[in-house]
Amino acid sequence: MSGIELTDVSVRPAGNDDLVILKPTTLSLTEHRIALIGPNGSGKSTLARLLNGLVEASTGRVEVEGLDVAKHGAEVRRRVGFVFTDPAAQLVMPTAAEDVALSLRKQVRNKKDRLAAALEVLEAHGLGGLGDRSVHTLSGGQKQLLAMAGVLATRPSILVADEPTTLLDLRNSRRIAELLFGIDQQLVLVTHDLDLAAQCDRALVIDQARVVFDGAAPDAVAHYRAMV
Ligand SMILES: Nc1ncnc2c1ncn2[C@@H]1O[C@H](COP(=O)(O)OP(=O)(O)OP(=O)(O)O)[C@@H](O)[C@H]1O
Repeated sequence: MSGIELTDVSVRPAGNDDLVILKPTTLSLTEHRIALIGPNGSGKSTLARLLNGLVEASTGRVEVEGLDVAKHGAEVRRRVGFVFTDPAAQLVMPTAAEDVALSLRKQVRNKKDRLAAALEVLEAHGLGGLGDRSVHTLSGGQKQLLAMAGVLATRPSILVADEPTTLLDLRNSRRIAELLFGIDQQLVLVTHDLDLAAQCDRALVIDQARVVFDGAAPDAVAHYRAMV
């Protein structure tokens, strides 16, 4: 079973019953590329984070490829790669090659083979020659490419990217966008870049903790522009 199903999912922060971060939402997400757009604080990240269990549903059910996220969290996280706005959130090893190697630890057991595979991944993403570089010395664009390379190396079937281009200049934004739109995996993209959102197969506008528009991406972008 492919795709993502949300059934009556709502999110309230623990210990605060008065606050609703996501109102009851039912969605079937099967398109190749889906954008989540909307104002700051509307609930986009919350919705994105539900998809790999980073945020737990307070009510309802989230299913990824037929697996209930609440019951099969580890398996869902293997299938759903997550890219954060700030790559520093996921680059944890001292060097670029070691960081990708860490991502590959389950696929390639032998340490030497793993490092060789990591170098190949770097090469494939235009980061060849940077394997020994301390991740702190990489540019913002290189860090985001590295973070994405590490996630994609684990061969997830779905990629969720939460504002992956927000911190980047035009050239690096384009580079990341090309990578995102070149992958075979299902993509759920949270973005404030409306040109990028408009290229998706479907877009959801989130406002005040609920989906206020769901449809063709250009129509969703037009709806959002008319809101502000
Ligand atoms: N654990 C939490 N406890 C309390 N409030 C929270 C919690 N997590 C999120 N919120 C609030 O819920 C709202 C939605 O947050 P969320 O990060 O999903 O918004 P967003 O649409 O991704 O915003 P942005 O575009 O600014 O990243 C915000 O008002 C946020 O402050």
